[in-house]
Amino acid sequence: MARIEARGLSKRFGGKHAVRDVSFDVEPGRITGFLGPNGSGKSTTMRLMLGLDLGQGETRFDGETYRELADPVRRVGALLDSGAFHPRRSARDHLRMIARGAGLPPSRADEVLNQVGLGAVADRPPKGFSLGMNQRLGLAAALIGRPDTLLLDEPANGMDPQGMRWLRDFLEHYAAEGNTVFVSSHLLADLEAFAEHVVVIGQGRLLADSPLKAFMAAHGVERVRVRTTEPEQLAAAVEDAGGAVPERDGERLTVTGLDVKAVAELAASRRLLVTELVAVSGSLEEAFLNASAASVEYGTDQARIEVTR
Ligand SMILES: Nc1ncnc2c1ncn2[C@@H]1O[C@H](COP(=O)(O)OP(=O)(O)OP(=O)(O)O)[C@@H](O)[C@H]1O
Repeated sequence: MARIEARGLSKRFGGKHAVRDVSFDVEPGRITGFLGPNGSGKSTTMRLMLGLDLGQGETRFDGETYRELADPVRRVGALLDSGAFHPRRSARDHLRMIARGAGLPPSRADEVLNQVGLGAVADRPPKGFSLGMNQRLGLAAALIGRPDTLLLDEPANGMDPQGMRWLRDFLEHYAAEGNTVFVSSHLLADLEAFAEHVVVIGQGRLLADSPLKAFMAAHGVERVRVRTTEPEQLAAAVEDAGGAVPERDGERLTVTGLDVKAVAELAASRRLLVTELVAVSGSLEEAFLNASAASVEYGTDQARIEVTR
């Protein structure tokens, strides 16, 4: 099963670096999310991986570059731009044309249309499709050669919550069969829901290549939510102990900088009555912002934040 090794990917547009010395691995059997805000270099990186853009660096799929693959359609399925369809050709004919070009039987067109839930609209031209349906058609094209690797650029774009749920289930199932899935999104909450591993990019630089949980633990802010009958006294005690109270709502305080045990001990030592005490982990978005801030703060040499694998 395919393992992707991307090494030293770089690309400039004019004088500006879109992607700078980005290296990471994508392992089979799990969904790897490729995370970064708009304009951070995700699409450019994916195009470099497939040799569609000229730049520096190399990407190997089980040891071979995309151009070296004898039968790329059967090895790597890519969804990079779902908008490129013939205006009048039906979805089925569009896929049959791709199948013919790849030496695959025309029956694959209907198989993949059914696989992505577009069987009922096979005779219609994609011109009238919604963005979410176009994404499904693009995914059908990527799947046509039964590849063991999928590279999907923002496949959830334009999908409604039902479509998102379907995509997540589909990719989870596909990865669980031992396939390799590399999927980008600028919507951090989407990836948080289904990626097991994340490659994180900001301003063209790699910020992390780590399990999602480790990334969150390293860069997320753990908070403690505590309710007490003496909020003023507890807040003062927290601040004395080096913590902070960024939010206050009546008797409920949100504490950062101290863990649950420290807050409990503090309240007990001051004999303050606590009626609720819970640890709340931060969002992926927050972790991303912290990782980006750290990379800017420490400059170029330490832009890559190491997170234990
Ligand atoms: N053809 C191009 N010519 C000039 N600049 C480009 C070109 N393509 C991308 N860029 C620039 O390179 C940077 C990275 O763009 P890229 O599209 O790879 O980001 P992205 O992370 O995929 O963004 P999005 O989430 O919006 O798709 C951006 O600053 C973008 O403006």
